Amino acid sequence: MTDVGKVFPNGNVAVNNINIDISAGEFISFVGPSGCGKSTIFKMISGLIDNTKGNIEILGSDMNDTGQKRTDVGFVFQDATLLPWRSVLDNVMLPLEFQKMSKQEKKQEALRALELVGLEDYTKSLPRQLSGGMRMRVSIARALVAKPKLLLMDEPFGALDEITRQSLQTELLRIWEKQKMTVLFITHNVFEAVYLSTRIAVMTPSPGKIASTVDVPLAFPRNDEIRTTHQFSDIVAQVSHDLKF
Ligand SMILES: Nc1ncnc2c1ncn2[C@@H]1O[C@H](COP(=O)(O)OP(=O)(O)OP(=O)(O)O)[C@@H](O)[C@H]1O
Repeated sequence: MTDVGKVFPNGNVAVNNINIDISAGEFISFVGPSGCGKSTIFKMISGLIDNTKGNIEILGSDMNDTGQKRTDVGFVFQDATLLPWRSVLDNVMLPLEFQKMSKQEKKQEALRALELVGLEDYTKSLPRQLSGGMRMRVSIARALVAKPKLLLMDEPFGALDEITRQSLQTELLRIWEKQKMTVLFITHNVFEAVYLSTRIAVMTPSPGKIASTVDVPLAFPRNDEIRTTHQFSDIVAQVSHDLKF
């Protein structure tokens, strides 16, 4: 992203001068207060809205040129947004609906995605029969089913209790390492950002901009013990400091 800005039609300057280069395979979190433009950046990356300034190049092509629907980008939102009348398997098959594959192949791909999140035994369940954490896992499986190269996650664990949240963080890292995709992750939680990321973009508001990027040189695979190390707290302190400027 080079010098990217977004002014909404009502004159709101949501973000200005966003500059960040993201390499394939990175896990980058965007941290910042409400209203600093995190979701706006994701909407521009996904092509849902246009940027009014600068250039966004993603997966080797310029967003301003293409304007096409990007099947190689997956999304996960804070709400699992599952269809309540569809089984877990049918929900996960949804993104494959218009792909040229046999029903059997679609089913196999959905099963593979459900195995990744440990829900292969719940294919016939309805969303209401699952816990909040399991519903989020289904939502992640649905985002992974089309094997996206880029996964955009907008506060996916915000509504979960701390224990579920931490175990899903570890699961997500395992999937990320296995699938070798690029993940962009929005969170308000500095601890979550440090645990998950290879790099953190710290954002400040009015207008939204990236105040700093902080490298997270903690080794992978990461486990819960890492959360209590000095190195971990030092990075949390650095990000918390940068958030105040
Ligand atoms: N459709 C819109 N029209 C006008 N202004 C908008 C629109 N969408 C967002 N904004 C403004 O752009 C700014 C950034 O909003 P955005 O939703 O990207 O922030 P955010 O960092 O994702 O916030 P949160 O953490 O609360 O989700 C805010 O000032 C918001 O009011």
